[in-house]
Amino acid sequence: MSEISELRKDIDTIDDAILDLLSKRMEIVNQIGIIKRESNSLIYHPDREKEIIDRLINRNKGKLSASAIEAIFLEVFGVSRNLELPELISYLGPEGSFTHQAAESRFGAVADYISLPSIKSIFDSVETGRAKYGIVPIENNQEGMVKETMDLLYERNLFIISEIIIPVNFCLATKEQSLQSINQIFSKDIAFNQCQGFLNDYFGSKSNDFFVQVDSTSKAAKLANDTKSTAALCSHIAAKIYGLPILFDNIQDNDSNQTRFVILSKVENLKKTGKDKTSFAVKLKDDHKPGTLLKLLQEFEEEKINLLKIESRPQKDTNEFKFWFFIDVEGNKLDQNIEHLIETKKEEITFLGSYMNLC
Ligand SMILES: C=C(O[C@@H]1C=C(C(=O)O)C=C[C@H]1O)C(=O)O
Repeated sequence: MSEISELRKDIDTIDDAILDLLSKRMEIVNQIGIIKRESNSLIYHPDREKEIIDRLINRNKGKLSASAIEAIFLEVFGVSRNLELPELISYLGPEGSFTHQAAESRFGAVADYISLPSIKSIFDSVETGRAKYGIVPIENNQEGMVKETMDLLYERNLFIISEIIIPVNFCLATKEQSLQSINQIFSKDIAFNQCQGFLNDYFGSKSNDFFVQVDSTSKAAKLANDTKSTAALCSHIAAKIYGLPILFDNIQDNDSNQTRFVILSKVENLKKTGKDKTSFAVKLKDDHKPGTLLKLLQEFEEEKINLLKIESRPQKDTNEFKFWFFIDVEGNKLDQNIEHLIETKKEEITFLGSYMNLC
């Protein structure tokens, strides 16, 4: 028998052991699922999943990288959750969008997903119970906060239970073998803007009709797949979905471009992790008096609550020019000082969620 066949026999034995252990794991997951269903409690526990991944990465002495461990176990968790109770996850589409990439990076490839066309439709799907969780973008570190998400968090009754941060990386994907055979590039306006340097270097001499604007980078990938002699500036996941080979990767001008997404749920999911963040919507009561905001912020100081973010948004339910504030602070609602602040200021402060701070 050749050396490879010998080695493959070893792999088969290991795979058998992995499968047996995974089956044992699923037996236990199944028992946890029964308890959760009986007590009507949440299936998804991002804090617990993060704890397992961190522990395994610390324990690891072998050849697997931290990201490989994370990817493998996120799929295991996805399968586990499906066994406990299949739950639908809605994300801002279309398929292949960065929100889809964020969703898969957290819930794995096996989860049940539904792609919806607007941020509002994601809020609707979770509110009506059609989806258990919804994933929407909330902030880009170059462009700032996503206003529609902030406004809907203020208007609706949903909680943020977790955040996901992913780098915004674009690639040039095409079925063509060389740049010379590309006659058109499809993409979305922001992708064209964020890859200016690359486009100038490689396609600086092309006329405007060489660059074709479409609604989304995944539509661009689909078009590039369907049309000869074209390419798409798109996300990795869009290229993957449409089976388009990546000719150039990471072609965005700014490598620190990251987008933050939040997972929305109808019920809050409180668990202290030691590195938490709490989001509030604040509508000041005595906003006609000077110093009202200052007084509120002094309360934060007195409670020793560290402010991470404050952004104002217009109050849309009035014809006056009034504002409410989106505030992130360090800590968890289970912390005494935050709980106390929410309780004493309940007429002004709406709790939007406590979750692990990944920023
Ligand atoms: C099994 C559980 O349910 C889910 C699946 C997990 C897993 O596969 O380890 C971990 C956390 C939960 O998202 C659990 O809560 O422990």
